[in-house]
Amino acid sequence: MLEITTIEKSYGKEVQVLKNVSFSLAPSEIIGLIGASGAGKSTIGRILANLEVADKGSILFENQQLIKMSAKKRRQLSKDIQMIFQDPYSALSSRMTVKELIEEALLILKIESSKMARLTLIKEALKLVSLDPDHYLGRYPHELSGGERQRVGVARAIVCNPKLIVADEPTSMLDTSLRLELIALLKSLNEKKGTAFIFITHDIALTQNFCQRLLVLNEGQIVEQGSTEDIILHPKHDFTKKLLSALRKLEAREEVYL
Ligand SMILES: Nc1ncnc2c1ncn2[C@@H]1O[C@H](COP(=O)(O)OP(=O)(O)OP(=O)(O)O)[C@@H](O)[C@H]1O
Repeated sequence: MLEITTIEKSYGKEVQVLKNVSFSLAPSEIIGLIGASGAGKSTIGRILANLEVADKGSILFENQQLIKMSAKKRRQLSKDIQMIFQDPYSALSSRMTVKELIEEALLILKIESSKMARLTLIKEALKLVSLDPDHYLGRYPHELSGGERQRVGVARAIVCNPKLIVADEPTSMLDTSLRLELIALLKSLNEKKGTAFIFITHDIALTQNFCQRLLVLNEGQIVEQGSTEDIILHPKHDFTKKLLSALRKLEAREEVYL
């Protein structure tokens, strides 16, 4: 489905954020992207979601070259690659209702011209994330809990029926039970609709639960990739060993606070 070859990305002349990043993703596959803060994980996600442009390299999505594609054609493809963000509080405009927020995605991507047909899609998306449309369509984000907001963010992403979702630490601001709920929801999307996922996370347990393969990013380069089990149980690269040990310490500390 996706074949990324030696992409590079710099901000300004001095900051090279991605150096030679290559990886691929099969249809319906779920991969995890882990790495230290600032390693360039979100930048990869943002490039795939058409929020940034890579400077060099090749991104083949279903055999279409995304780099150097015309802006119009690239926008049309955006419905196939959607992103879910970390912060359910800032990701949704406070002045729009749940219906308007989800409808906006359909309008931007010109997915359905009939108002009634759009409403049907919006209701279906809300049902898929277990929010009753009758209760939630007219609500504003400040009238929702963090978990409900994150579900609306997911509904907004899935209403376009994407083939790939880049989930950028979508659980990091949720408490443990909401985390598990969101993961169950994303898993069911993968099973029911075959949606592929790139999961950016610091959560090892979550990668073990959810991701088939892991990519380890350090300073803009993938230093190791393989099956989740292999990487977690038998990391080869020194950086992966250090990262996993740091993440485990972090998780242990979080458990103490819970
Ligand atoms: N628009 C921008 N302009 C300049 N530098 C940027 C911009 N966006 C990101 N960066 C820099 O690029 C680097 C990679 O950022 P990115 O958000 O991809 O990291 P990350 O691995 O997702 O980090 P985190 O885990 O903290 O979210 C960082 O050093 C960041 O400061």
